[in-house]
Amino acid sequence: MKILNIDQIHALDQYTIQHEPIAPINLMERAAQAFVNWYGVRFSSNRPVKVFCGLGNNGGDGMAIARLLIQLDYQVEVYVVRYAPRESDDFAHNHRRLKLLTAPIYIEQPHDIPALRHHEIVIDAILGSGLSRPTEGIIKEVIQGINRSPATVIAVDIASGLYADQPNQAEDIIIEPDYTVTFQLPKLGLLLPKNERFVGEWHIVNVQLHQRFIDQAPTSYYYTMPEEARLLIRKRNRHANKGTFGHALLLAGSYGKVGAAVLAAKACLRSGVGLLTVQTPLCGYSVIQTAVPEAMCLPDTHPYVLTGHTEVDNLPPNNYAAIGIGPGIGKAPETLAMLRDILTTIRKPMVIDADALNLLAANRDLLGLLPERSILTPHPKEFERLTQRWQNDYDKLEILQDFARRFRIVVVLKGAHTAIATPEGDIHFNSTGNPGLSTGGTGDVLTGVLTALLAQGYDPVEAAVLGVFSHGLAGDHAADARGQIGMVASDVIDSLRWEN
Ligand SMILES: NC(=O)C1=CN([C@@H]2O[C@H](COP(=O)(O)OP(=O)(O)OC[C@H]3O[C@@H](n4cnc5c(N)ncnc54)[C@H](O)[C@@H]3O)[C@@H](O)[C@H]2O)[C@@H](O)CC1
Ligand SMILES: Nc1ncnc2c1ncn2[C@@H]1O[C@H](COP(=O)(O)OP(=O)(O)O)[C@@H](O)[C@H]1O
Ligand SMILES: [K+]
Repeated sequence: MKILNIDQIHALDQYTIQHEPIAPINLMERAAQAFVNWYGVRFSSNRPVKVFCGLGNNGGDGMAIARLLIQLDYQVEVYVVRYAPRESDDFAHNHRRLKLLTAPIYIEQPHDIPALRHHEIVIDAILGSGLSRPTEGIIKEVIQGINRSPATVIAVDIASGLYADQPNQAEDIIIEPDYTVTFQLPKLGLLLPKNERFVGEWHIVNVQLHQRFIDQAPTSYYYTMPEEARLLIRKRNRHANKGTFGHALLLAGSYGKVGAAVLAAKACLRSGVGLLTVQTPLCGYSVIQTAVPEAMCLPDTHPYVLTGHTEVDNLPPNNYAAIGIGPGIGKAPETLAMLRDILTTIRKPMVIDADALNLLAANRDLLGLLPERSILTPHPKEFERLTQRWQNDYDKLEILQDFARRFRIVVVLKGAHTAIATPEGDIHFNSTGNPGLSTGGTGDVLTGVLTALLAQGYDPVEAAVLGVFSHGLAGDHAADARGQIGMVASDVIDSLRWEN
């Protein structure tokens, strides 16, 4: 699904109005109805509702939502934050309609702000995507009052005071909602880690804005929806054999970190690879052979770290369908030499993770050797080592795009909404996963998953989008079974499923 910027979203509204065609006031009604449908299945009518409206179209939505809720017998009080003399036409229209049902209360001074109680619901319709400057004056006072209250807060479209597609300043006063119900398309601002407090749990509701405009709108940002990810999964032919699904090589483990190799190997096998060889230091040999009997093991001559040397007959590295390197390998000089060797030899996309990334960061000349369209999977700290410090999340996205473009690679920047940057400069945000994944070894699992997909011949961008989605989904299933606190990386492997 595309993520559009605010200018495009306003143009999309206008396009829908002209080409559906639909009167603006009816489009607002549709948005309000979509919000109320979402609300109705979650909150019972015995929880009093206080709707806070601004004077623009977000406030207009609030007025229409209040009217629809009153008609459904919810107990609703409506507050209008009178911060300016001007009102939008559609606000004014809905204001008139609402006054036929109830008398709104006007907030002009701080003492007009009502007390809010625990069981009440606040609907924040003060400012939406039209935000053009930091909140101040009475708006700021109202937002602070709402944020201090114990009530449940739901933001309409976006929290008042939060920019949808540009950075806020640290001192900005912004609604801190429990939920955001956004219209039609995700906004970039909803996905960024520093905005977490200003987003809460967020949901998209469909208001049927014009699909033709969305299809044609240029963007670099995408959000992976389940149906899009599922479409990428390839069906197996009836006469397939294990050769069809590729032979992968995982280079993983070092003394004390062979578990990382085990996790990556198991995840690789659970993601459909045809054959798997794990190259690990000698100390890992029996571990791999015992813990992952489905994999072959290529013991390195070195007892503790990977050097790339082995006394066992093996395939030349270029003959593997895909190579994944990094989990638990450490940063020994011999391992660096091996990495340099591999990068000079291999000419097909690889998966590069963990200490392999730290070795790249400390030896930047290696970046130029990366096979085109390789997948790098840094967490934010590893990414910072590879690049530079960023000022804010928007700056980080730019650095990410530049880095992926410059080295013609796919960069999977891991986190709550993992951002996958392509060599073409696009970014795909993931929609699955939960904080239960913040536990040792889940990154190793991802490396195994991605290596398996490359070995099966998936294009690296598709492999990254699908692999990250499925890994997050497995994390969600693991959390359902074990809870976010109790789940571990092995549960994620056990929960991997590939169904389209
Ligand atoms: N345009 C449409 O057809 C639709 C719009 N919708 C709603 O309309 C919203 C956008 O409406 P608007 O463009 O009217 O924008 P807002 O309702 O966000 O803001 C309106 C006004 O507030 C002013 N303003 C901006 N920042 C301010 C600040 N910090 N302090 C005081 N005033 C400030 C703006 O200059 C503008 O006049 C969306 O978020 C959504 O809720 C929905 O009804 C769906 C359809
Ligand atoms: N709060 C979160 N929400 C969703 N996914 C998360 C969250 N925290 C971590 N993850 C995911 O868990 C994985 C952690 O990887 P990483 O930091 O490399 O861990 P490790 O090195 O311990 O294996 C990544 O895929 C990341 O996206
Ligand atoms: K709002």
